Amino acid sequence: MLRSSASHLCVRAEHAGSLLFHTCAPLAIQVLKKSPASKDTSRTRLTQSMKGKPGSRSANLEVAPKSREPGASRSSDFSRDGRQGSARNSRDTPSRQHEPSFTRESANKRKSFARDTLPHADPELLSTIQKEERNPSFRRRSRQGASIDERPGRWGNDGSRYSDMDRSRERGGDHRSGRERGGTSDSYNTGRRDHRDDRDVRHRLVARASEGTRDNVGRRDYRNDREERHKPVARAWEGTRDNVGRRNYRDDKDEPHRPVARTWENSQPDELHEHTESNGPKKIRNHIPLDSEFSESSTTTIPSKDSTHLPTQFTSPPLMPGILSCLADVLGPKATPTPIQALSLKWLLNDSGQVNPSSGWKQFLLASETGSGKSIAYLLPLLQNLKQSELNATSSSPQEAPLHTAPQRALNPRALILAPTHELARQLSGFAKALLHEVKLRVLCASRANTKNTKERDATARKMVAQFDASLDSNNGEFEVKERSGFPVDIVVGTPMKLLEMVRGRGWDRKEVDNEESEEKVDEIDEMTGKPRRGRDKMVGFGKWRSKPEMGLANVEWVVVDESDVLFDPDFQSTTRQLLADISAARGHPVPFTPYSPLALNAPSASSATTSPSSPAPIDYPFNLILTSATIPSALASYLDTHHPKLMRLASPNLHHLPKTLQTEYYNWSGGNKYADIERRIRRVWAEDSSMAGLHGRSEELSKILIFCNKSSKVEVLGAYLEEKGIKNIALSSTSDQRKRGSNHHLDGFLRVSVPWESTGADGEDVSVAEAAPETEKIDSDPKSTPHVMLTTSLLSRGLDFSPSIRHVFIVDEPRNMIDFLHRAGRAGRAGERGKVVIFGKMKGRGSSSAKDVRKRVGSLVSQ
Ligand SMILES: Nc1ncnc2c1ncn2[C@@H]1O[C@H](COP(=O)(O)OP(=O)(O)OP(=O)(O)O)[C@@H](O)[C@H]1O
Repeated sequence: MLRSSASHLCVRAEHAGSLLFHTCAPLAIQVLKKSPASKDTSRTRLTQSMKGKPGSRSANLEVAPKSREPGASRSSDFSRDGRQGSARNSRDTPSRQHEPSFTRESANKRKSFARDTLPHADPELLSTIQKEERNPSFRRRSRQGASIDERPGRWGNDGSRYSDMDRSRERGGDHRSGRERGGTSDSYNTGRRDHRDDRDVRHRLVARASEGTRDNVGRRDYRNDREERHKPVARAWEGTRDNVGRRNYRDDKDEPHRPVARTWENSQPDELHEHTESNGPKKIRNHIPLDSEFSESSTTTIPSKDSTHLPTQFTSPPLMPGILSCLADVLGPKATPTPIQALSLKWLLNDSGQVNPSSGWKQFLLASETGSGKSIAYLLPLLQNLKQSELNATSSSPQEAPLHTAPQRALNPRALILAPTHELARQLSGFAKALLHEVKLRVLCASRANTKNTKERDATARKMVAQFDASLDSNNGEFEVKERSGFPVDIVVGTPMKLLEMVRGRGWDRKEVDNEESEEKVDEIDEMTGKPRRGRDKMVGFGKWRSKPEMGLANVEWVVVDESDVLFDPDFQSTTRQLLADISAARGHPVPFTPYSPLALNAPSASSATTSPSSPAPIDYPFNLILTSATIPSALASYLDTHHPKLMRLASPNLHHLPKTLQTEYYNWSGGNKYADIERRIRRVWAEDSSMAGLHGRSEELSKILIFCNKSSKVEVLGAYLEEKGIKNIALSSTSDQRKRGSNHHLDGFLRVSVPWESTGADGEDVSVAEAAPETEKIDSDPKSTPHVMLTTSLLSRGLDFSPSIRHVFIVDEPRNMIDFLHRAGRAGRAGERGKVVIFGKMKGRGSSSAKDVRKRVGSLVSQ
């Protein structure tokens, strides 16, 4: 028993720091030998007893491992032996540990200390970790852990997390952190490896980290398990009802070789792998040369002679006064069009804009760098055209002009805006409303109305949602739209799946819809509606839609596909194209719809397509189609070449570059705890803010920071670590509960708030934006009480217009590709605001080649 206790003790202590252990091990064995009651002696007690002696070697070693005594290198020897080593030690006579030869032998190995003391370098130790991971008691405790403090994974937070500190906390002992005990946070972590980021062990360690989280309780985390990756996982990208049943490929780094897993992130997945006869596909990191990620042809579509006469004001060509005044409210009276807006005004607003001769409808792609105003670029011509045609229809035959040609449906919008996430859909509908409050067009966000800070503006949408909800109470479930006096909706914004549900009826894609009636009885009650929730509708905040279709498409004349590289990527393409095909059919011009085939990725270019008899025919949709994107991956370019050869591509000169106001910085990992490095960099940002404020005599305003990780599990663990260090943050991943509320409240304080550029004060004086900003924007800037940091995955990297107070974006995991990087980095430095993207990596020494490669690629994206 004594031996096994000693052995157990040794292994535990190894994880907390081999140095500490090494010093403690002999002592532990002696103590164990002396005291029969030491069976339950924990490492905590041991270390406490060691620490009790002022100046004892263990105390020194714990805070500064690298300054240890020569003899201490025995721990590395032990470390290499791992668990067996501990057994051997306990078998060996304790006196052996004091033999001079042993000390000499260890001293000879001191040179390799740094490497040897890294647990990952020791296969035996890894097997110990594995065994412990399989230990049911470990797993049970891990699952029970609601907070990071209670999570027993020793790798939970900083590579030494479940150290004596945590154990002593449980036992009511001294639970102060290393820093509080007199050391510094840095020294506390120095020399310890961050195991979560260790490639060799990450698939186990990350899986372990996620065990303690909500959605993995009792389940194996297949996402992180290479051996199990073939198993289907019903996980949504957005974690919302739209995509339930699909795999979350975006957060899954280990799966790019699967054909179905190909996404916009890996536009040319075949190039990512080389096949070896013996081993099958082998992943090659960063194999794609930068220029092959983007389409070269995308920037050369505007004849140079045409680009010289672009409008420099929003008034030429003229916009309606109502739209113009709203635009001035939003952007300020002196705003001038950005390059992409100028192109859009010229080609889309103007009636003489390029029209497809065969169909009579326009097809455009608007492509420009992040934060360059693409939303306004397509909204202006769209809104102007809708209003104009409404006025024309009313003036030509006021009595007969029907608002709906398909009155059997509750909604018959004239324009649809598709977005990949609900968050973006909500923000876009907010944008549209801000431009419309004078011209009185009606916008409905299919992901429920915005309620955040825009109460007056979305009153119409809220009323409509209330009507929808009320309609659920009625016997027939019909949503009543009284002709002319109801709420005719002009624009509906939503994700393609959500819109398809509205068109075809909820559950159109699922068999369970037949059983809904019987399920209803046993299901729980929705707090908001007081009605039973079922299936996907169990998610709070998403309400339930009728199973009957509620939206007609016959009136649709405009379709905008925002973030089109996502919505036409292999994952989403089927849904998007299905919706477009439904619109075409509803308008009496059906177009062929072929579900996505992986071969489409390698579709031939337009020139070869025309010669191949089997190539798919170009698609002429019977409505105006506008696609937008900040990046044109080769897959999208190829898709457009094949299906939309006549589509006109409008691209800004800075496309595929970082915004000019965005600086780049490379942060070299210190070699210690990576989370501590991130914390240090955050604090440096705020220190700089404070000193700048002091310099300019301003009140201190700390900037907000957006941190992108590659995996949801890391978002959660890092968020908990920062929280523990006193940095309040919001950790948001695809599965976060906050996302299920049906509003953008979870992004409060981080998204840009649309307030009028100037508003009039009580005494008639003009009030600046800052003064007019709502209270939420001005709340105290203490990062301990107000979240100043948001952690997320690529989920929030698309299209969202973050607040200018976000001046820093941290990329803490190596970007998967430059497309992903551009979108992530582009959440700062928007609309001419200054910003900085900090890229973390190992920039020096062994293993730095991939970070250097990233640096080179990022360098080529920097605007000249
Ligand atoms: N002409 C302009 N002058 C000043 N600000 C503008 C102008 N046009 C747009 N903006 C502002 O720029 C910000 C970014 O706009 P928007 O979200 O449309 O960019 P984007 O190009 O769609 O970005 P992303 O590619 O990330 O989706 C918004 O806050 C918008 O109000």
